[in-house]
Amino acid sequence: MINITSLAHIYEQGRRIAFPDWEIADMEHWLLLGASGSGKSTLLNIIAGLLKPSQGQVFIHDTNLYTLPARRMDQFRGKNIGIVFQRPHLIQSLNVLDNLELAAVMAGVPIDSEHNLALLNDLGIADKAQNYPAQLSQGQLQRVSVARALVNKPDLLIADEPTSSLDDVNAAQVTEMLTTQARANGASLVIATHDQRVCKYITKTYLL
Ligand SMILES: Nc1ncnc2c1ncn2[C@@H]1O[C@H](COP(=O)(O)OP(=O)(O)OP(=O)(O)O)[C@@H](O)[C@H]1O
Repeated sequence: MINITSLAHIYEQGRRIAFPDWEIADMEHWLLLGASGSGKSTLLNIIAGLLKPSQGQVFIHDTNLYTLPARRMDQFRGKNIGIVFQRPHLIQSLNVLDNLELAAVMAGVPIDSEHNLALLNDLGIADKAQNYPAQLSQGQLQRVSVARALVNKPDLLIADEPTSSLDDVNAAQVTEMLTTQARANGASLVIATHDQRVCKYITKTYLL
């Protein structure tokens, strides 16, 4: 269960963005919708433990996120939250499998090669395990991002505009993979998007 209460953020330049309270139950799937500039990325970053809000609280299960010291926060995020960004930020000098293993190392959890290979297999890119990012297409790279977000079996999977750089076929496949993998891994899912192609897959919406 994820809870945000009385949350607001003020960037240095001044505009205050207030966020309605939100309760995300275990395994629920949500769309985060809102006009450009309404604060979707800001909210995702706050929920992901990447941006301390000016006001309010974020609870992930019993953990009040912003009471954690920085080091514990990094470990907590690595273990509990999987993040898929608009563009895949993979390490170019590491192959696909090593990119996945790095996510475990960074979170301080044991590497589970069998799980990682199973993820690549589920996402249809097992044959790319030894390839480097530069050798993959955009759609394949985004699947690697989904796999990397799931490496540590997170309770919460967050995706920020995951389909915006993809064509229709890849956008549909990546959205299906996010929902299917969230379900298979028992994770809650939040997708921020403008993309109408994503909206038909998820009914619960949080509007900014
Ligand atoms: N680092 C920053 N410093 C100052 N203002 C910022 C910063 N990041 C975002 N903002 C401002 O905060 C507001 C919300 O931005 P945010 O990126 O969260 O919106 P968004 O809904 O994700 O937009 P989009 O759909 O266009 O990506 C905008 O007015 C933006 O200009």
